[in-house]
Amino acid sequence: MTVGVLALQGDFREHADVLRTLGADVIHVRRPEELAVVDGLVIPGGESSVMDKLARSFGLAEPLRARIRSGLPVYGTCAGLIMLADSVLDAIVGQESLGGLDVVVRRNAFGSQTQSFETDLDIPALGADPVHAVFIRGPVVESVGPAATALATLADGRVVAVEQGNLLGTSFHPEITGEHRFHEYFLSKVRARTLAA
Ligand SMILES: NC(=O)CC[C@H](N)C(=O)O
Repeated sequence: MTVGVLALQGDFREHADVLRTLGADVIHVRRPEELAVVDGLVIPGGESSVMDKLARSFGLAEPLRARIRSGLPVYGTCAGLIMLADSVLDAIVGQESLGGLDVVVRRNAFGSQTQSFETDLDIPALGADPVHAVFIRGPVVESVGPAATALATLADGRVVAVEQGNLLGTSFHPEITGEHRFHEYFLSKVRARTLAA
């Protein structure tokens, strides 16, 4: 079982560290040949418009779409969630997502005054202990379509974590807080799919 971290831009090293701590074999994915051998993929935080441009110029965008469609387990944090969203509001001109998650996200939804904040979230799917969530110019999920499920909401009801089959997305960054439950949950999807194959 090999897990990839999309390593075009952003905090891919932090994700690779968490995944290795949890016992996974991790490779950095920058080329279609690398994507072809992974059993799961993490798309890190960073800057979604840059990641989009690099994915297209590295010839990765279409292979990524194809593998997402074929059921590859993928976990996206922040910019990674934006990449996985079917629809993106406040994108830059020409910015494309990969899609897969039946959601509409809004980039930089928390505004310039409060670009970063931390809060504790109740996420019953991950157990009773709250998840400490760090938001860094994060997106918000403005609407969740019928194929997707909200996993976590802020106190004001805004959705910040979603799941759809093998796809998982969070507006925040578990990879920098020592929170491993999202990565464990993602790895359990990878394991289940690998065993079923
Ligand atoms: N921390 C992040 O990943 C920020 C996301 C960034 N604002 C974007 O639009 O892609």
